[in-house]
Amino acid sequence: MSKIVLASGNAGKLREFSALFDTHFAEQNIELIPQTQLNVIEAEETGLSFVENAILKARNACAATGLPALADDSGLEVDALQGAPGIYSARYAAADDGFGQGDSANNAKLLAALKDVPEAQRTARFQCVLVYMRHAADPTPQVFQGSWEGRILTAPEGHDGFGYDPLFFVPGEGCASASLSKERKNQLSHRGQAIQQLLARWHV
Ligand SMILES: O=c1nc[nH]c2c1ncn2[C@H]1C[C@H](O)[C@@H](COP(=O)(O)OP(=O)(O)OP(=O)(O)O)O1
Ligand SMILES: [Mg+2]
Repeated sequence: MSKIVLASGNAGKLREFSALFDTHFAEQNIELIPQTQLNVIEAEETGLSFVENAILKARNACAATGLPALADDSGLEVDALQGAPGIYSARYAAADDGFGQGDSANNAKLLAALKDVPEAQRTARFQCVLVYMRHAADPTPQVFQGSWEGRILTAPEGHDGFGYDPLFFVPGEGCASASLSKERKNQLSHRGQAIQQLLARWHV
């Protein structure tokens, strides 16, 4: 059994990864272990792009465990906010702006920022960059990307998913991404696209 560490502390991402990886990896005798189970201390996300941050996270997990690592850096780009919160999506709301921290604070801050923006101008997309590194000094990280177009709702909807899913309206489905099953979300989403590319092309 070979082991790969998943360099993420986000339980919502883990659920989506497991849904696509478990069968595929079982066939290849690969086990994907969340970094939290291996007591990896989270990397500081000091990069200025998704790919830089994904490399920092993967490298950090490789260095801490001696295992190959897979990292996901993702976020929401809102056109009316010139691409914000972007790479800062997880840290959008903060204690000092009165919203607090975490997913519901981020959602509240986003709704407030878009308060006067009409529906046609509420276009947005999720971005996901996945990076696979064989070891901490791997000079050729493998990179896979996906993006998913939608619109920001004016109130939260749905109870599945994580992060900004309750505010992300998926036009083709007529509902928020928080109303999709994880299987359906994986068929469409930025992360699902990147994972499917990885499964088709990567070399361990
Ligand atoms: O499918 C998604 N549905 C809803 N929201 C999402 C999604 N994908 C990313 N997002 C949001 C969540 C978080 O605000 C940010 C990711 O930040 P990001 O740093 O990559 O992840 P994280 O800090 O939660 O966990 P970790 O860095 O340990 O992987 O974008
Ligand atoms: Mg993060």
